[in-house]
Amino acid sequence: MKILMMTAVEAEQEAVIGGIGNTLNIDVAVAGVGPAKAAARTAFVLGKTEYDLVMSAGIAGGFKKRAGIGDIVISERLIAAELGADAQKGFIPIDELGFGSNVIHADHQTVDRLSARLVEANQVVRTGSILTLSTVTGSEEKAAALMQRFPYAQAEAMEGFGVATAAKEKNLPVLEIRAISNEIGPRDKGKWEIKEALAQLEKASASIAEVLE
Ligand SMILES: O=C(O)c1cccc(C(=O)CC[C@H]2O[C@@H](n3cnc4c(=O)[nH]cnc43)[C@H](O)[C@@H]2O)c1
Repeated sequence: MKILMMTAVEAEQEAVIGGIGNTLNIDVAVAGVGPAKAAARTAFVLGKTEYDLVMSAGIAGGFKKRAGIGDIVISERLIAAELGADAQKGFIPIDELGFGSNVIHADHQTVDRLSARLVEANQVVRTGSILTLSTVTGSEEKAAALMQRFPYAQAEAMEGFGVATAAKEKNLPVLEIRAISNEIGPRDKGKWEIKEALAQLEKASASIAEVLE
């Protein structure tokens, strides 16, 4: 099985490569930050090499009381939280507008196998939805609104739905895996535990190599 793992930045790529080691069947590429870069870069890589599974990997914000710093979140659903229309009655997702879907389902077998392995390796694992946004949430109000709209969302990041959109163009199964670096809410980058999140991402990547090799 040949796997493509897409990260947003080099520090995430290094963590993933540090975990997987010399694994010939896993390529790790940097996409850049945000869903547009992620989709474009993933499509470019998929145009050059054949893969069987595509993953979006990196750090993420965790929703309060759903995913804490250092936890690993594995997507059951990758959701474009901002794709739709704002209206007086509230947000209308693109599904209801009739222009496609803002949800891409992850490969469930891989989600189950991977989360079982991470639990065995003593990592705290949450499964559920991972939201993709172009803007990092920066207030209690916006965090609460997202939690209400998405009761099964554990985390938010900025690339998953973009990576998944490119993979789906080729009918490839997808998955998103994130290590939580910060709580979603009022912006305070000084509180982001990036080192801890990258260490957990590296540890999780070792399990990815074991499960998917
Ligand atoms: O400054 C560093 O050393 C550093 C090392 C690794 C990664 C970063 C990033 O800033 C990565 C940005 C990346 O992280 C995701 N992310 C993390 N927390 C959130 C959040 O609360 N809301 C949305 N996205 C988040 C996101 O996918 C970014 O691409 C810095």
